[in-house]
Amino acid sequence: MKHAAPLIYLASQSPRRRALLRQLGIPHRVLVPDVNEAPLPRETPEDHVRRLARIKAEVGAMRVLKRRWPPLPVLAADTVVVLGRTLLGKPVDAAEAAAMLARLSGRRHRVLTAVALAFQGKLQLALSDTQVVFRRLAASEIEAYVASGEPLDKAGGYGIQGRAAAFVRRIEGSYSGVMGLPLFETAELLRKIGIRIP
Ligand SMILES: Cc1cn([C@H]2C[C@H](O)[C@@H](COP(=O)(O)OP(=O)(O)OP(=O)(O)O)O2)c(=O)[nH]c1=O
Repeated sequence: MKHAAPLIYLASQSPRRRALLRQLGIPHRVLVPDVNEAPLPRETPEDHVRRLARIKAEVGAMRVLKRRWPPLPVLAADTVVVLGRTLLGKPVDAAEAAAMLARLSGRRHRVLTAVALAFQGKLQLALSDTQVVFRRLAASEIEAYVASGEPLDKAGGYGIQGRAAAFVRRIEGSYSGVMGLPLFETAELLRKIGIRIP
């Protein structure tokens, strides 16, 4: 059906999350939450993504309530790249993107994505944890990739769904989780509140 009534809200500005939710065929409406994404001191990467996914879903649910929109469930997510003990979020500029890619070159990192679903005053959370191995990248490759503009709005400065696919030797875990919305975990959360993949 082309204009099916929305079943949920997706609280996200990320075009990747919208595309991934479309892949599941769940009709949805988008809300854009405005949330401060700075890590707290001594917060683990797992706690960090869980906290942000939760806040995005809760801020979305508050908005729905305030505006008296139909009270549908609100889905949100947060993604970070973890290299050793360092969290890599979205680079602020091209120089930071290049520095991130130089650190990822020839190494293994993790991509953590937490998904949160707020409905009827309750919140459910799931965590996706994926290992990604990059081949070694030449400085000229990093430069060309950064010049493509692709790294700028993405955690760790790369998009596995884009040209950076050519850097990825191996992944173990969830491809959709690396892209920003782990679809297995998302479907499980939705199923628990009675929404099934059509
Ligand atoms: C590692 C990786 C991240 N990303 C993206 C997904 C997310 O959009 C972004 C991580 O930033 P987030 O802060 O998780 O999300 P966002 O600010 O883009 O969107 P919102 O908070 O409104 O939902 O990185 C990819 O698209 N591909 C990848 O391979």
